Amino acid sequence: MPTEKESPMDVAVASDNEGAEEQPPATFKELGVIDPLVEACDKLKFKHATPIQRESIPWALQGRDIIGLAQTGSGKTAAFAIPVLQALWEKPSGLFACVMAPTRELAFQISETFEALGSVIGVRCAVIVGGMDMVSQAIALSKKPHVIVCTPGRLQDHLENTKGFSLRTLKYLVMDEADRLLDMDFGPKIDQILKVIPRERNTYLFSATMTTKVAKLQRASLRNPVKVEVSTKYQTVTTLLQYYIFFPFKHKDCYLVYLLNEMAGNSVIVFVRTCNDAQRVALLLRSLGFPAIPLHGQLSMDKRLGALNKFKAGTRSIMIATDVAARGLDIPFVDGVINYDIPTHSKEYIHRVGRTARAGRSGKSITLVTQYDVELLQRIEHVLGRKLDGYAVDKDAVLMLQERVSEAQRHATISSKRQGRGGGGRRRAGDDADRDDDEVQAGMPQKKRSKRGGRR
Ligand SMILES: Nc1ncnc2c1ncn2[C@@H]1O[C@H](COP(=O)(O)OP(=O)(O)OP(=O)(O)O)[C@@H](O)[C@H]1O
Repeated sequence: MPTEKESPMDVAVASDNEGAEEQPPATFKELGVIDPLVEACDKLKFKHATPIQRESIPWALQGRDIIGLAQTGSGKTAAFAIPVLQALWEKPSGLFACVMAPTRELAFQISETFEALGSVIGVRCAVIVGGMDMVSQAIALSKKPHVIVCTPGRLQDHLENTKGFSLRTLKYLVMDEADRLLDMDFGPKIDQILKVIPRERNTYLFSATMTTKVAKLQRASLRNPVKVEVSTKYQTVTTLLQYYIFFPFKHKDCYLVYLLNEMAGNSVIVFVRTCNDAQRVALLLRSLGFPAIPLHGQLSMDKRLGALNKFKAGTRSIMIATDVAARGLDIPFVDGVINYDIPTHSKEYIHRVGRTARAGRSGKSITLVTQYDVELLQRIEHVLGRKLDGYAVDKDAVLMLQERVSEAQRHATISSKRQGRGGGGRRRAGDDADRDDDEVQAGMPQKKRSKRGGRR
């Protein structure tokens, strides 16, 4: 919560993060949710509201703007979807709500939640994201959806180029992963979009990590907002076990293979820093017989969705992803997260490890730390407010993998080069860059990386 000094904005605090978790469970009906939506919650097996839902829904139903902060996997999507749908039910009108998300995959997922909760009231949703056909999106927009779920770049594109499309009737604006949307990359686009949205509207900002920078919050033009916090700024869930392993950089691939052998049969997301790393590590693992699939921003949208679906369906149990998959994705059965490359922003650590241990389930995260990453680990521990535990490793067993892994590295390098020549590494075009964390997270200057002796 911003101190008064930090925040000249009028932000009321609705809950203290310690008490909120301990209160007795509430039903959706008790929170003032209308019967058709209570029924929809029942169908989804939501018996009680989660703490963020319990704390924020009553305020939202009173018509207040909300800044909602709660851990990953704690039900924030329904916390903003339910009040929007209730308002739509009570006073239906044309294009009613716009939900923005930083990645395309997340936009699809949010739309699915709106449809699942809102089918009983006949909600119509359209997903407007980059990397997909503009014309079919324009047709979807012409069919007058109630809710559009979008990434900012593509929304702006339609505002400028799609005849007859405007946000003039909008009553609700939601920013999911709001701190990310309000940051430097997206900020200017958001500013442009906000210029053409009525000021008479409700605005909800939700995330597991929230900026306290007033200038950024002001970007969202909130009116008399209530800040609902059920976690501190950088809190992870208690069902998540977090470890690190420290070893020399040259053994990185061996450690990854060792861990994946240990976790055989589990669903694991391995986070890497760049698109190239995702390709290379996936190839390396595939040549060692692991069912690995890459997900990153240089794949076509079809391939991105295809990779995600294969992982969700369990036909590939290991997903090698850049930070394009760090935020919001809700895949309930993910058993573990491995940070092959330690995240350069501590905030992103919180989101990455939050892909496991969701909705009360347990999960494990392991962060690989080499001699070059110690400072980043310390920063993460500082924001978490605690030290991570060391993960017990049989070092001899790791080193025994050396020969096979070296062979697989050679295969991966050759295949990578072939794919490169075949045009596999498609370049992003204009609006395709809705989420460019691959580059943002690449953070480390090229020069520094080559000093490290080059890993390929
Ligand atoms: N009241 C509820 N009871 C049981 N399960 C719920 C409830 N509300 C939401 N869930 C489930 O919890 C899971 C996580 O929800 P959601 O994806 O909204 O989390 P989140 O807080 O937005 O996480 P992140 O910060 O990672 O985006 C989903 O599978 C959702 O269906």
